[in-house]
Amino acid sequence: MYKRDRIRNISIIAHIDHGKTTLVDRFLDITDTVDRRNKKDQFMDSMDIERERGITIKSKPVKLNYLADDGITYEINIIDTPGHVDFNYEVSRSLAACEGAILLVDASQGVEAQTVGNTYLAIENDLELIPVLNKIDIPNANIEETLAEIVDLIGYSPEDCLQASAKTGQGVKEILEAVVKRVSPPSGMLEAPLKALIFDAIYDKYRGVVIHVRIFEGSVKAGDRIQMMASGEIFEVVEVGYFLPQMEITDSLDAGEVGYIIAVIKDVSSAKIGDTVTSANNPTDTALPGYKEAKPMVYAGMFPGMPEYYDELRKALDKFKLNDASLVFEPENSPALGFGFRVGFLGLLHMDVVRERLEREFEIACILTAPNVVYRVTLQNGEVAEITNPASFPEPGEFLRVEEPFVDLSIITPSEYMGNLIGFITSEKRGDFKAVENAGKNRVVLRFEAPLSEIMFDFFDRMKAISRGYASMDYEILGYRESDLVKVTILVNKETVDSLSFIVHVDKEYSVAKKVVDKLSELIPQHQFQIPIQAKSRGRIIARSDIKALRKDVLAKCYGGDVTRKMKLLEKQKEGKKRMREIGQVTIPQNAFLAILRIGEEE
Ligand SMILES: Nc1nc2c(ncn2[C@@H]2O[C@H](COP(=O)(O)OP(=O)(O)OP(=O)(O)O)[C@@H](O)[C@H]2O)c(=O)[nH]1
Repeated sequence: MYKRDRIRNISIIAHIDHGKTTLVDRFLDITDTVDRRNKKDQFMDSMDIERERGITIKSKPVKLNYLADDGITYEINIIDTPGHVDFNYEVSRSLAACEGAILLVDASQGVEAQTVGNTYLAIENDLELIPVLNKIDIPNANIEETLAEIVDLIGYSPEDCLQASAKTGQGVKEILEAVVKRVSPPSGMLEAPLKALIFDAIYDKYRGVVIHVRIFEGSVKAGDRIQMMASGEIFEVVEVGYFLPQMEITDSLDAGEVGYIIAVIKDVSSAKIGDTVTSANNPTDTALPGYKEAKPMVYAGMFPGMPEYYDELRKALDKFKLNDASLVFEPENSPALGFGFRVGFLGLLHMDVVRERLEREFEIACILTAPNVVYRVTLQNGEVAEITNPASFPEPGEFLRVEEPFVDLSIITPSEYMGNLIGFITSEKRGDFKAVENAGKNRVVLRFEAPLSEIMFDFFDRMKAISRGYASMDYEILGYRESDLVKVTILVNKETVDSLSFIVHVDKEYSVAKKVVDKLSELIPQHQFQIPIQAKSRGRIIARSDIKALRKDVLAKCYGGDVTRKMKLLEKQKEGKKRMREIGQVTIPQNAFLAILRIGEEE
């Protein structure tokens, strides 16, 4: 048997918490892949933040050597896919590196919207699907219903679905057997020029960028000169190897295999996900299909709490970018917040992760302004401008039309919540209801077209509340469409705070402006004087809320108390200051800058 015929490249499609990490751990046990002494609790989850939130954004691939029932040892490569819609492009590239995918569904939860989205991506990539019902050890697992949902989704018969418990190990070996039998080995000629797909790239402090590749044709070894087809950049290969899951050097990576290439690349932006690596001396004519430049979907301002931290913030963002090609930033000067950066993210989860890591790893506390989508404005002279900052949104009369990104939104929900969900999305979220389809017993898929901005902010929690936690969502970008949008500016104590301005649809101008000024008046602490908070749009004040004056000294509380307590309080205030901002005479705390994100909280 050729080496290539013993290879299987797969990924695991699963909704958050359906048990992907646990299943891979069982695979590692069965194949004795990880030395148990070195084994952490769960191998696949790597970053602290991910561990705390219980979500895996991305993990290293892993190569298993599995001795199958037919007596042959197979090389099974498992490529992880991020489980969040912010990273859909990366999911599609990881799937493109595989011939098969395990579709893992928690039998106590059923099929969720994200699973459906990723299953369609797998089908588009011609992957062989192996449906697996997980957590069958749970007493209230709905095996029959979940089976029916899977049958509805992919049209397989129930007999094709495996049943397992990643926790107890029941049925896990059968999954590996199915992978070997049902998934085809990779094709692709070893003698052809090198053609490898980059499905991930991470930055290593000591070794530079480590590219994760799937070799489609040809081979690559140390000493080869490789070329990135999108950028044209050329590098010399220093090392190639496999993920066991720790990196293990090898002589060459051949057609069909998954592994890594190290080539003294200083910046991940030289090794873009989805790009094709070829040989510089003997290049292939055609790149692998599907490469796209990852484009940030949301932008927010990031400002150091105090001007002296500006350089630190810039250095931290620079370092961050080494490992995250999808992060973009440029300097921004705000009249209210001073010097900072306008930062582009793939989505809100991406934004949260970046902010948290800046705080933890770089100990930088910064002020983050409310995120916004990218607007496309056609000016009077016909010029088209992309607006990433509400502060630079033109005044009415200065532009001909404005467009915003729209998405195809799908929601899976028990049918009893259908009416309320449709009502919420069409009346409050500017959504257009398009279709409803059955998804198993008593469950439906609802399809809408809606503006991205509406589903990005104040959407998920409302959807969950309306459906008592049962609905799940997924979306795909449709493109830009014209909308009637206006800019609302906020004045605090009669001064315009540019970083609080936001863009809103004219129909919601008054209601949102009112909610924002009310929210701000709760979030901004009382001062010694009264503070008016006003919202202004199209030249008029459209909403106002006042913060009453206060007369109290923080230290008064500590009068007579011991000195250390007083010191601690002062110390704490100093810390807090880093994330506060003096605007004129008013101190505005960090959370006020995100007020627009929270206007739905009390409903
Ligand atoms: N009872 C039971 N619990 C399971 C089973 N498989 C996983 N779990 C539990 O389900 C929870 C989520 O499992 P993970 O493996 O972390 O899920 P995941 O899909 O990797 O989650 P993300 O990393 O967020 O994508 C954990 O508490 C597991 O212990 C199973 O077969 N039976």
